[in-house]
Amino acid sequence: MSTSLEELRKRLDTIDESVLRLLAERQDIIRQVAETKRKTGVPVYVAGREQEKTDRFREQAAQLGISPDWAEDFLRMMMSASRANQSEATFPSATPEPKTWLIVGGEGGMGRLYAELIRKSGHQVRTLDRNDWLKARALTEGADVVLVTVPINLTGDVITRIARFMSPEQLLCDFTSIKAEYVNLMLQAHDGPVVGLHPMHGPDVRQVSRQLMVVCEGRQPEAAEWLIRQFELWGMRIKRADADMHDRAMHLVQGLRHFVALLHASFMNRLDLRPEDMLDYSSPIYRAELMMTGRIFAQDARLYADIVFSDAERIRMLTDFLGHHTALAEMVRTGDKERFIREFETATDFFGAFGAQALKESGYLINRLADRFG
Ligand SMILES: O=C(O)C(=O)C[C@]1(C(=O)O)C=C[C@@H](O)C=C1
Repeated sequence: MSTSLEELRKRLDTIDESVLRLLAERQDIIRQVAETKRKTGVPVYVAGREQEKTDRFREQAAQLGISPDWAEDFLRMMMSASRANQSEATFPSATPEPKTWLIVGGEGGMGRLYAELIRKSGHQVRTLDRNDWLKARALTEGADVVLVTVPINLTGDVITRIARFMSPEQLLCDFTSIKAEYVNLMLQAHDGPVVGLHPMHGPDVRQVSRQLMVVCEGRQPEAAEWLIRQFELWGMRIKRADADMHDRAMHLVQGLRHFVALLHASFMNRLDLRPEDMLDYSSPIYRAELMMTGRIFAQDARLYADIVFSDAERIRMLTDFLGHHTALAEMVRTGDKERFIREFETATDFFGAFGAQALKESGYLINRLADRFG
């Protein structure tokens, strides 16, 4: 007689519980790993080790008749969880003696997030927020590094104000998403070492490991090396970038993306097609797109306005985009299908091999979305 479904389900429950117990055992070992890393100064994220493990796991999975892609997802989730665990307690310090950081904008989301990371690495943190300017001189005195992380429309003023209290041995840096203009301003306002930083994530991340920190050289780069090492110890990936190139890319990443999200949402409103209704008819890829648009409207309008209007070059590019849009709209209005095909093929050539990569990565994204919320 064949085994009943009930019996099979019981066996599955037993296996799943064993998996959970093994995961708990893994988590215990990760706590010891974190402690060892803290003593020996090894970063939370070790790219080489993760790659090596992934390659081996995929091979082992294939030998056992398990899909290597699925096995890789599972392993990556475990490693992400262990990096999150390692980010809960303390971090190694990049310097033998603690450093004193002054975070200007310490009550904002990014200020709070980084203050916690800095404290967990054994350094001292002072914060200055909008009501503390009377104490600014005292707070700046003796700080090793001053980090400006305030909304972009205030960054220029704040840099000028705080730099007045700084002496030439102190390091000045900022987190603003426009780099060339503010690195130049910091160089003018301060005689000592300067570095422009842009963490490429928001304040809502669970951990900064594997997140990208863009670093734009200002003055005396050797004075900022310990700081960059500290980011690496938190597990961050570092991208040393030219400020102009960073800004040009950012006009698309921030300016254009936020603007297109507004176009999309306000057009839906005009058509009276609400997101809830659209979800009933969404393909997985449209659902992903609607989520990317929708997440922006769960946040502060003024913050986005400041980002979109933060820079004259960005505004010029958005205006050019609208001109480009009109030219392509004309092609649709006149029914010029041949031109559409030519434009499409030109874009295909321009994207080159990235097209295949995008298909694979977006496929991954929508499958995970469907698994979880689908
Ligand atoms: O091997 C380490 O260094 C670990 O911290 C463990 C581990 C893992 O979970 O296997 C986690 C994070 C690292 O990026 C690599 C691997």
